[in-house]
Amino acid sequence: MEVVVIGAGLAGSEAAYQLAERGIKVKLYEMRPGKSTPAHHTDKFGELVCSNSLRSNQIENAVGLLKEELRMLNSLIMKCADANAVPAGGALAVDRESFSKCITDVLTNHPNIEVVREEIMNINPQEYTIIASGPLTSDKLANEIAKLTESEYLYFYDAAAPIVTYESIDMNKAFKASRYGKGEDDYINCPMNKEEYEKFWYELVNAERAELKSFEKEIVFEGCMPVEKMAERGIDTLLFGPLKPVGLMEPKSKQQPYAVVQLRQDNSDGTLYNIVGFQTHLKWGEQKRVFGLIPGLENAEFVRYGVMHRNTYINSTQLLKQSLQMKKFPKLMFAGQITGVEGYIESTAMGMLAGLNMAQLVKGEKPYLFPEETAIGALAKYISNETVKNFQPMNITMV
Ligand SMILES: Cc1cc2nc3c(=O)[nH]c(=O)nc-3n(C[C@H](O)[C@H](O)[C@H](O)COP(=O)(O)OP(=O)(O)OC[C@H]3O[C@@H](n4cnc5c(N)ncnc54)[C@H](O)[C@@H]3O)c2cc1C
Repeated sequence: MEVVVIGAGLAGSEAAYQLAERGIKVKLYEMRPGKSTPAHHTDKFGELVCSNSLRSNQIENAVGLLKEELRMLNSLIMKCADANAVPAGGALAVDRESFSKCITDVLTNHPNIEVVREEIMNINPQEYTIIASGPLTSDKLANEIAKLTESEYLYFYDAAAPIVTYESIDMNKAFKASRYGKGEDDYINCPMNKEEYEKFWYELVNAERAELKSFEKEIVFEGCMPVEKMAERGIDTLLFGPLKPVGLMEPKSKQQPYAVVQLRQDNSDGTLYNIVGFQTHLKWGEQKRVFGLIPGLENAEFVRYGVMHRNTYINSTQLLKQSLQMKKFPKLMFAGQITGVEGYIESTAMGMLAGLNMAQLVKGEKPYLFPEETAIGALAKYISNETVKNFQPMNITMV
């Protein structure tokens, strides 16, 4: 019996290794280097596309615990990470090149693994298959997944609004309140008069934007449309969107401002705030300049700028069982970020789970259900939690 694993990223590599170590033959398909993604640069397996940190290594928090559980489960990714660690305080950071080389060497030399450098475009749901093609799944495979999942359950974009430090916000100009006084005064509100708004709008629509990668030129979800693109629709559009002032009263004047930019707390300490609805394609320098026109944010310190990138993922709560099997096609599993988790270590954990459970399936045994008390079990439960109604296209990251 053979298992097809699509994608030799973090999840696919882990899944292939777990299967192979259990004596199961694996055909591991990786499209690089013949075809690459917009974020990968090498032909290596388990390439880290951005940071070289796998985040905290402390067992007291979720990502640290997840790492320790993965070690206990004989994770290849963790073995290569630990063997290639670089000093990073409480975090586990790696030398990205030797880390990926370690994964590539182990898998290409494994007697139970056949590596095929080819793009997969079609899936046979009757074959044992793990789809671990990641957030940058190739277009053709994404179309195939859309068919298998009845496309409404496939999401494409991820956007993040800029984050600024609380101490850099001028609270003499901004005020705390919630719209219509609902709940606590959870938001920081930056009020604008007509003149300030119009100047801001003009600078926003004329600001320099980052060059679009080809995949970013596709249709953008209404829900995560860049703020500058929304502004292009007309001078008043933002007043009915992220800058709507209704339900907010400026404490000094006791008047409703002409426009309001809201900031929402971004960390539990309350030291960081994100600008609500401000996902953007503007160049970073332009974000500082244009968003600095917002009263209260003139001297804002940006700890993260807004970004948008493609992120293909499925609606797991509707489609998957806790074992990561598709409900409709039980021989088909999804693993990695495509299941809706986000982050290197979360993706690896979903590769581990798929590998372990596929091995059980092939052997005709029951899949593992990790208890919710484990980090891996909690993640699996959350992903497949059918009680989560009205699934929002949002990724899950462990904190
Ligand atoms: C731009 C960007 C930056 C990120 N930065 C961070 C970060 O700093 N820290 C963090 O924790 N997480 C980060 N993430 C998230 C992180 O990339 C993912 O969590 C993780 O790499 C996903 O692992 P994966 O195995 O699911 O996918 P990947 O690691 O992307 O692996 C998928 C593999 O499938 C291959 N593939 C795709 N389509 C096909 C096909 N049709 N046929 C064959 N092979 C195919 C790809 O070439 C790739 O090798 C980032 C994501 C992106 C997109």
